[in-house]
Amino acid sequence: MLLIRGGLLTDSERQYRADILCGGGRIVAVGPDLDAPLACEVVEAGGLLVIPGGIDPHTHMEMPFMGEVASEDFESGTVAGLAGGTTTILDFVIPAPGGSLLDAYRDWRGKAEKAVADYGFHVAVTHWDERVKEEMAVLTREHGVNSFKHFMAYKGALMVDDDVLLHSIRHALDLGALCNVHAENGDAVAWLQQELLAEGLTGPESHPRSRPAAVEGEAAQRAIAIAGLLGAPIYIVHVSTRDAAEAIARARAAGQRVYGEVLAQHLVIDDSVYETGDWLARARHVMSPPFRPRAHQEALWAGLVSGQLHTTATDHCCFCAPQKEKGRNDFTKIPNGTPGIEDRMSVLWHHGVRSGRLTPMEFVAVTSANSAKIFNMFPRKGSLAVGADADLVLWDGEATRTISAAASRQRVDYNVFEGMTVAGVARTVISGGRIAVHDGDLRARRGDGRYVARPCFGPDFRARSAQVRNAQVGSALA
Ligand SMILES: NC(=O)NCCC(=O)O
Ligand SMILES: [Zn+2]
Ligand SMILES: [Zn+2]
Repeated sequence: MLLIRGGLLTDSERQYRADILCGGGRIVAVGPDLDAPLACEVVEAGGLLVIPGGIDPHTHMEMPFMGEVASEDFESGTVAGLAGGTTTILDFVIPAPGGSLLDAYRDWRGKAEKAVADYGFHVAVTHWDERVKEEMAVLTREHGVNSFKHFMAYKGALMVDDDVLLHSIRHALDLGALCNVHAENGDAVAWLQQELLAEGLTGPESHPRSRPAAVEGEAAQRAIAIAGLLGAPIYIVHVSTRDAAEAIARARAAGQRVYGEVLAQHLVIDDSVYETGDWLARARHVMSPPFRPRAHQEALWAGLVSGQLHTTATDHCCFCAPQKEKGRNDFTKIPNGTPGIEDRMSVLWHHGVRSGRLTPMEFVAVTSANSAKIFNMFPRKGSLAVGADADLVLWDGEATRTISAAASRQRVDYNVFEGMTVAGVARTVISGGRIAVHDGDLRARRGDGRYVARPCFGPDFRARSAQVRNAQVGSALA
């Protein structure tokens, strides 16, 4: 057993002083002055915050993408996450073109066995046929998958058209599963890419020009319109523009269940990275959607503060210099992606809480609790309640560190936050009731992570069932 004594417990609702007792991987008691049972390990929190372990709902460990495989694997990636206070990730299963969702899911389960922290999966739908339909049902019924991903970009690879979106979102609704979309108009991107290349504009600075804000705004609105037509909730990953954030806010104001995710990188890095440094420095920032002019960042922060955007993630997708070099003569061949998992919590604390934008409770909401709720893991994850998984972070909001690739555990040769000094350090990280990291010392082991099965028909779907029932009763009475 493990007793955390003298912490300032901080969840998404409140802050209070209490002790937490963990046993069997769960929180078993919360209260003032708890007694330590015999042979119980005691951790003195010394007034530090005790928060639920972070949840990164968007990662790509060892993802095959654009002819490369992302350099971070499930072991190194979850170690890096733990070091920064993230105790659960949701990664993306990507089926082979035209291939089986179930085969891909089994493949990802195998790769993730070496994870050091907990993980679950969204499964991508990249085409539509009867087998996909049946396998979505099997994944939800038998394998604890309650979310499916759709790429509206990456034409000729992962992209789906509106027909696939309609079929998949409709079917997912029946299954009680939430659909995610990468919202960028892939046809427009491909067309703009060809225009730029034809003009001889082959460098990484052409990447953001091929994916202007309107390309994201259009796709977000289209995905929202399709989901609205079907009466389905929808989750938009990596919202990077005011255009998409406003589309989400408009739909929510009209009563639609739309959720928006923001990346730590997009919140604090702007598009000047494509104009400075050498080719490699610029290529290292090639990700989709790209970094944006600063005005968009303020819209993203405003979305988090107002509650119109809900989660923070990293889209952690690492490619080292030789991999980025594949696009030396053609920016469309630079593998897309940036790292971030180790630094998300600190970046959110520093630029969110320390800057006065977010309260500590809102910090917990956007770094863990909201993801847990949206993806139906709450209160097992994202909470400090008795019965919750004992995934906890002793968070030192005053301590500072300067981010650098050299001092990172991420398996990649750069860090997009390089040189940034941030307040907010994960002092002790507890995963499944055991100390996983203490003052930088890794104690968790390969394989300690567990698969998190997530049931379907979370709160969004229960609300909808009630609505449908009420409508039926209403029409019967009319
Ligand atoms: N985001 C990115 O550039 N790479 C990973 C794939 C995706 O999420 O779009
Ligand atoms: Zn994406
Ligand atoms: Zn992604």
